[in-house]
Amino acid sequence: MNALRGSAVICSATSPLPTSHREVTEKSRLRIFSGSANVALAEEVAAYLGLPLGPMVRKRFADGELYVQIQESIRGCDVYLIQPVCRPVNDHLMELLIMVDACRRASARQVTAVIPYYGYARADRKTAGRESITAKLVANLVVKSGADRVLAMDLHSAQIQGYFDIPLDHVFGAPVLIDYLESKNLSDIVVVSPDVGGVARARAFAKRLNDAPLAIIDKRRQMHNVAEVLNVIGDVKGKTAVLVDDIIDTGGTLTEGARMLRREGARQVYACATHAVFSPPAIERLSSGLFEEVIVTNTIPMMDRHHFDQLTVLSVANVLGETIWRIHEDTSVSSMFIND
Ligand SMILES: Nc1ncnc2c1ncn2[C@@H]1O[C@H](COP(=O)(O)O)[C@@H](O)[C@H]1O
Ligand SMILES: O=P(O)(O)OC[C@H]1O[C@H](OP(=O)(O)OP(=O)(O)O)[C@H](O)[C@@H]1O
Ligand SMILES: [Mg+2]
Ligand SMILES: [Mg+2]
Repeated sequence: MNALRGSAVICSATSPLPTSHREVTEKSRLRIFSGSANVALAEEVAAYLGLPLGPMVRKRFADGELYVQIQESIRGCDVYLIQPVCRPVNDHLMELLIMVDACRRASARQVTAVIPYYGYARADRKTAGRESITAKLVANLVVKSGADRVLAMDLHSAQIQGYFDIPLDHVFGAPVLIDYLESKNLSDIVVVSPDVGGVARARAFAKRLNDAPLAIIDKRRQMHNVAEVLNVIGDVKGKTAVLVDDIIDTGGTLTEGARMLRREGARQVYACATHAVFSPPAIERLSSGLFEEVIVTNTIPMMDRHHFDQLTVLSVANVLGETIWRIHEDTSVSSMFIND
């Protein structure tokens, strides 16, 4: 494992495929293409599989519309399109839909939308009258564009899987985060869910982290993007608290949570999350000294200005690469996460 602190990249949960597998891969017409959202991650995934990224032209017309052309024959191929729906969210979503449509029309045998970060996931239900369930709308768009399957990582809520009437494989960043935490040999850990939606995730995390105890924060939102922490359920006094979340957006949930954990006597606070959205003022909040370390993955590309001393970025490329291989080979994906 080689994770860099205060910098980008990385660590692996599984080892590269043996050469014999790579040879089979080439024969069986597995193709990987990247959208523009996270080319570095797609390159790592392709390297894990021992394949180059497929050639593709993507440009913008004078009027702002997008143009995509796959630049090799993919007739009869199993095509994987890697595109997290991160900022600029609408552009990246549209680009994904256009890529899927292009592959479908180029007679690919199977098109899989690999969506490491699923944008609009937090609009997963109506929380007030006359709202859209945009996470469902996005699923409709992906299906309608012609995707045969979806590979997603750490969806904000489990029900999003059911928004797709095509097969969806749901994988997790937790093994990568846990491998890294274990290498630190932390003692007296309590795993903390920062809100009610994170409880199942944190419980699974705690189980894999030597059956660590669990605490839960009671978070409310009176307004969009404003997190208010009311209470901690569970004992955190004198312990190393590990907050586990899916998304860090403005950082309000984790910083308010960490403040409460400190007030309740936690000795130190670590934060772990899969998706580093990092909207302002996340960086100021996360680097303010509340956290011993903030550990995220590279589902979303990290901008240089987003680095700070306590930040560690781990790679999920091997998890995605291994999952793609298993989907392609029709072998079990769930067995990769058997302890969750
Ligand atoms: N992208 C979003 N950023 C911030 N808040 C969002 C986003 N999409 C939907 N929301 C709102 O978040 C809450 C979710 O309710 P919870 O009970 O906290 O899960 C809701 O008000 C959405 O409109
Ligand atoms: O960094 P922030 O701007 O605070 O946003 C990130 C938080 O928002 C989401 O939770 P949500 O409010 O949807 O609650 P839930 O997990 O209970 O659904 C997400 O799961 C994070 O906890
Ligand atoms: Mg939510
Ligand atoms: Mg949450």
